[in-house]
Amino acid sequence: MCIKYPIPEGVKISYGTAGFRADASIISSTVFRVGILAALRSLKTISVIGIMITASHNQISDNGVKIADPSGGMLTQEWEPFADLHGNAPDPQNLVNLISEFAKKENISFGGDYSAEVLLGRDTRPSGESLLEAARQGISSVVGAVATDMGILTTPQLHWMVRYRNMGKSSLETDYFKQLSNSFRCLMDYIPGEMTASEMDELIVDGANGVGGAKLEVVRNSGREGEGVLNHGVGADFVQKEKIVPSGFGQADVGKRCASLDGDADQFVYFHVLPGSNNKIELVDGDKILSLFALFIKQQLAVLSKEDGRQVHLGIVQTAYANGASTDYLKKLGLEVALTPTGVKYLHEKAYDYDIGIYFEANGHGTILFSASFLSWLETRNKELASTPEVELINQAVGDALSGVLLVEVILRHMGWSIQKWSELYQDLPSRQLKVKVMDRTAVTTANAEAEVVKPTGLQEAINCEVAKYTMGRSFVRPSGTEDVIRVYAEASTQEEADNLAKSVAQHVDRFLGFGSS
Ligand SMILES: CC(=O)N[C@H]1[C@@H](OP(=O)(O)O)O[C@H](CO)[C@@H](O)[C@@H]1O
Ligand SMILES: [Mg+2]
Repeated sequence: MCIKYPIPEGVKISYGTAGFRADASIISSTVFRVGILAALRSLKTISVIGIMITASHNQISDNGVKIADPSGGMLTQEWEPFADLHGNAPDPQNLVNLISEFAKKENISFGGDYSAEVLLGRDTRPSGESLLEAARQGISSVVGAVATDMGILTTPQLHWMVRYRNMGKSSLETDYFKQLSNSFRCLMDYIPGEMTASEMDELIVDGANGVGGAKLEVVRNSGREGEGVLNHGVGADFVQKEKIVPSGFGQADVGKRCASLDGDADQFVYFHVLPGSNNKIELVDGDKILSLFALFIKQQLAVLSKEDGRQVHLGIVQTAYANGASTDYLKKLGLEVALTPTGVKYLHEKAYDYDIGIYFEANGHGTILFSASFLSWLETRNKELASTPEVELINQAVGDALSGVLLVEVILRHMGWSIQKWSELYQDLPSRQLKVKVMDRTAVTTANAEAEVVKPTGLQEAINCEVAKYTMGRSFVRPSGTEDVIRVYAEASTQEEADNLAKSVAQHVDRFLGFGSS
């Protein structure tokens, strides 16, 4: 095996919240190694595997790489420790030894009847093309392995293609769009009442100057010539964290229904612009998208179970970043709410526990999963009633901004709701997020779905003392899995209180772990 792309001196990267991510200039050796790893995964599972080259909502100079497993979901967590070891092997000999030991342990044989196959996708980052080449070289260094370049794609499209290929279905990009648009049209047609074009108020989409923008025809911040920089003052993560209009939006849009995608279109939020000169928006975040989906599905299930009597287990999955008001709202609806650590890989896994699992992070990553037994029951039932065309609007592989926006549009139309009415489902508690640079973020460990600090000793007590000073106060800290920072979250009954709480907790983090702490 020929090992190209040596690891740069002193670089250590880990398979974090969503794969490896770092400045694009230091990541090619990692991407090459992920190519090898994906080919091994393909041999192990005798299935097609995916590699996506993206750094999502991060700045344009970053890039990253993640693996899609045969189901279209994230790489199994069981392989993450190996991904870490393999990604950081100091020299070629060490890497070859690691691979052969791992292959032996996992019973992977080379040169057998099945040849590994890996689908490759990348977002619009300028570093994407050369990194894709690094991945391709990594794949080709495994005997017989085949790499297929699927081109510039959104992250969910690549995951969807892997899933559909492994189901033996046609999985070209045109198939993806056909499925989405046919399902959307079909669901819209179910809604009683006619609407003329002028009655249909328009949706305005912010494409974050990324790949989502490139896939839509009518979009602002499309990333085309002269439209601005990827994720710079635009996109879902910016809108959710800053709560101000993205670039290209302003007072002319007051009150209109707007949606922001992120740089690789696996995350989305809605908003409407408030009147006034300060560019403030009313944010409709992932928690409210989740609440809309949950409410709609609960209503549909009530109709079904009245007719049929089948009890369907509906579960909601959130993280500690979920606004407290959303969790209260969902619980008051009588829904079961589970919390997991940050990262779609954890939420997605938990959502499998239910007949219907709806999961969302507050920043807009999420989807709805339907269990096989629920779908087959539904199919039998539909056949009894009337033949219904196959409707698959929701991407089952991973959260998908394009399919998510279409589902929101269907439900709002079904409910007859404006974005304002949707936004009033409940009132968000004011919150604030801060980042603190520390010497070693791995010094922080957490428990209880990241809501409590275990180490360093004493930090949780300090946070508790701050929280106790506020009504409705809540705060937690955790190491980011995508940036070299500790994240601080706080909420309280007023914005000023949430800001103060976050600030004082950030000061404790700095005192315990910052550069002046030793
Ligand atoms: C607070 C926050 O927004 N965290 C994000 C961010 O993870 P961190 O581990 O917090 O850096 O990136 C992840 C991947 O895109 C996303 O899943 C997650 O929600
Ligand atoms: Mg993303």
